[in-house]
Amino acid sequence: MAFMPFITAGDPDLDTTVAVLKELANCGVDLIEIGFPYSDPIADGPVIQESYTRALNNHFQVHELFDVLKSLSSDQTTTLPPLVGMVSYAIIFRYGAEKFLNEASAAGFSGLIVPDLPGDEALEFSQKTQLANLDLVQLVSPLTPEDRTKRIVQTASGFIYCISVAGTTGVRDELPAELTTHLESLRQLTDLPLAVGFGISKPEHVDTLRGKADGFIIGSAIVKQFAAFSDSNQTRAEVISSIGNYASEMMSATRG
Ligand SMILES: O=P(O)(O)OC[C@@H](O)[C@@H](O)c1c[nH]c2ccccc12
Repeated sequence: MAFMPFITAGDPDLDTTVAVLKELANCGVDLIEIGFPYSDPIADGPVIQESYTRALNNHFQVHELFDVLKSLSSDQTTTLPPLVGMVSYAIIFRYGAEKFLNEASAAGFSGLIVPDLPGDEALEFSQKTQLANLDLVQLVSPLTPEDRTKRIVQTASGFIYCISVAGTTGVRDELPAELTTHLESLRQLTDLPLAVGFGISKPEHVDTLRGKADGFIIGSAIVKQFAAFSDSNQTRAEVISSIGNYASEMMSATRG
């Protein structure tokens, strides 16, 4: 099963983002989701919202992220796993869609997740992402009706992001029992790999997904650690090594 950690770009600054990307790459994670901080987040719980605020307070700029990623991919000492951007359509639109897609691709992104992509724009947008050599990962929640799911999977590529529970991001004790049936019904509709996100933080969660999902995403359980660094409770090096330890633990969980 693939482990896909999520971090927020520029939380609390881009130097930290680069250091964390290197740490996660060294742990051998399968993919990294990079969130673009946004002032009006969609579906983000408090932990992710606060991380967006930290990044925005430090004047996060999209083009600066692209620049640091470009230099990181030409740095011979680190091989990054595939990067997927989690980015609001409003950011893409403001930047200029084609410019954004071309620069994201040149910066090393292999795909994008656009949680607020309007349904009627999805087809045209998926053609643009294809031209820029980017996958368009689509989100499906337990509340998405089947006819909509069928339309969504048609414009999806890379993998399907299966939201485990309706609501917002954030650590939860247990994954819902209905998740299994949800995954089984999605399997009937698509051949794309299924990755589950929302609420996952523990090896036991990964055990419940084994044999049912192809991957899982962890956001809040990682992102909350950046708060300790910003509150000066821990140094940057301490936070990065504790994220590394956590990521290694979750990597072992993928192997059962
Ligand atoms: O934080 P969690 O519960 O581990 O869930 C992952 C999630 O944070 C990440 O994938 C994400 C961040 N922002 C989003 C917006 C929509 C969908 C998903 C996301």
